[in-house]
Amino acid sequence: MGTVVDAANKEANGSIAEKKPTVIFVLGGPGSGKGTQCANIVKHFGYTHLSAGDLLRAEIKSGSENGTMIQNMIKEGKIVPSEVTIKLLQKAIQENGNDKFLIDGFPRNEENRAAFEEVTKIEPEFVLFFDCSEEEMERRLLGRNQGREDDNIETIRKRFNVFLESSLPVVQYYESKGKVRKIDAAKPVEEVFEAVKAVFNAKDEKAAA
Ligand SMILES: Nc1ncnc2c1ncn2[C@@H]1O[C@H](COP(=O)(O)OP(=O)(O)O)[C@@H](O)[C@H]1O
Ligand SMILES: Nc1ccn([C@@H]2O[C@H](COP(=O)(O)OP(=O)(O)O)[C@@H](O)[C@H]2O)c(=O)n1
Ligand SMILES: [Mg+2]
Repeated sequence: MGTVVDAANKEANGSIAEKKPTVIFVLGGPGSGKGTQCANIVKHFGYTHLSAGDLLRAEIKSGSENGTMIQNMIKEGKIVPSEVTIKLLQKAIQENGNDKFLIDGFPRNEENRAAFEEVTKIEPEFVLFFDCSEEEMERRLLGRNQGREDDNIETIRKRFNVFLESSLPVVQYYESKGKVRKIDAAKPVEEVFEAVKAVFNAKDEKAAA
């Protein structure tokens, strides 16, 4: 409080704004294990997990005026306009006391990415990317059993196409900036988490150095 550095920070963030939170984007195809691994990271490393898909599904349930539009887009495997998703993410970040977040399943296209950067001015510390074959992801989604309206073979195929056409280019964008930490996600859950832990431990060692 009250140091020159604090004052400079406040100035840079716009008057009374707090220091920006640390954000890690968690990306990967549908069924690659993003949600599963985020739960592990929360337990071990103290992050708050924000799943864009979960926030959108909660918005449908809440009876919001956008609910029907969101529901239709999810059923078709389409990406909801950034404005809607970013508002939900911003609200979740603001309502939470934590200063470090895993943002799971976002940004899913170039529009998501550019709009988030423009609105929040937050750059991800890195992007955790779960790499998995379509065959394995399909098997997992068909066995997920969470009663999701989009876990049927017809919608799954559409989601795979959207992933290849719209989401992978976002991963490539961050790759060109040296920010992608790629994980082989086809292995059993525990083995995938070993690789995830190595990424987070390396980050902490770097910070302590
Ligand atoms: N490494 C893994 N091996 C086998 N099944 C997995 C693995 N990781 C997750 N699963 C299962 O696959 C399904 C999709 O995982 P989930 O974490 O919801 O993926 P995503 O959020 O990327 O869609 C879930 O039923 C989950 O239990
Ligand atoms: N950034 C995002 C994330 C999800 N979604 C929608 O929500 C659906 C489910 O996303 P999800 O992240 O919960 O799905 P999984 O990858 O976890 O299987 C997507 O197929 C999109 O229709 C979106 O529109 N925009
Ligand atoms: Mg998920």
